[in-house]
Amino acid sequence: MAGQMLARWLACGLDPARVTVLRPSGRAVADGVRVVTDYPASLPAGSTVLLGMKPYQLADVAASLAPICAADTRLVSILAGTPIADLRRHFPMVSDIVRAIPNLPVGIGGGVIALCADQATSATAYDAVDALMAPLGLAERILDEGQFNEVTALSGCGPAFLFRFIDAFARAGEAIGLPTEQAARMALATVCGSADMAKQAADSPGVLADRVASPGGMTRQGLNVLDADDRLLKLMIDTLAAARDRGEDMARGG
Ligand SMILES: NC(=O)C1=CN([C@@H]2O[C@H](COP(=O)(O)OP(=O)(O)OC[C@H]3O[C@@H](n4cnc5c(N)ncnc54)[C@H](OP(=O)(O)O)[C@@H]3O)[C@@H](O)[C@H]2O)C=CC1
Ligand SMILES: O=C(O)[C@@H]1CCC=N1
Repeated sequence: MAGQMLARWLACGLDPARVTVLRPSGRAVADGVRVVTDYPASLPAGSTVLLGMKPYQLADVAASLAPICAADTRLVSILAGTPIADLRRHFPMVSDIVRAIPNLPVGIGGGVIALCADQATSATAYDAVDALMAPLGLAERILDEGQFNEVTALSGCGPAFLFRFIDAFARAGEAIGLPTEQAARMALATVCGSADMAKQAADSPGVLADRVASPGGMTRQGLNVLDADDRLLKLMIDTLAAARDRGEDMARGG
């Protein structure tokens, strides 16, 4: 995930010489970006540190990273299900901490990034992190950190749910008789065109759906299947609730 963010920042003009990536594999990241496998003795003044490892690694990483952080270090965490209070416990010397949940399309500038900061973080630092996210897509400040697992379920996990939908849509086309490759191509193009149209339209997607349906026609018959007993809606609620609940387990150390 962090690699996608970095790829977009570099594509938008970030000087690679200003970036250091610490990753255990030491694998190269991009031309001009320094990759290290161990912590430096100190961080440059005013460094922004992006935490991009797995949430369960927080304590291990903090044990090595916290001692080299200073009061002017800015911390951005993309760790799902990891509250700001936990970050503060592991990094007591850092005052500016922003919790962020990006999603994978940030790599092409079409992402969504949910942001949250507590009262200890300065408005200047929060604004700077918000500005840093601008080239990645839509940055949304979440006022109540208690909703962070909900936004993670929606936008952080969302690309997976939509990719699954596109795949199922294509396979359904195949199941009713279309050639596999053609169904995949047409399903993807239909999703892209519909998303673009929804983005530009004055009407909501719910209204647009009804507009496709000619009275007594084919679309209505299909919508009746999706709408029966709120089938699709219930499926989406169950999907987001399961993802949210996992975030809550992770926040409890699960
Ligand atoms: N995937 C997604 O769509 C999203 C993920 N996130 C969050 O992003 C984080 C990473 O997830 P994801 O990118 O999917 O996972 P990956 O496994 O792809 O990436 C994990 C990264 O952490 C690095 N790493 C492993 N151990 C350490 C360590 N001890 N110190 C420093 N770096 C380490 C790995 O380096 P190496 O490659 O060298 O092993 C790797 O680059 C998670 O906290 C997740 O919650 C948040 C929003 C969306
Ligand atoms: O699956 C996960 O836990 C992370 C959070 C959002 C997307 N991937």
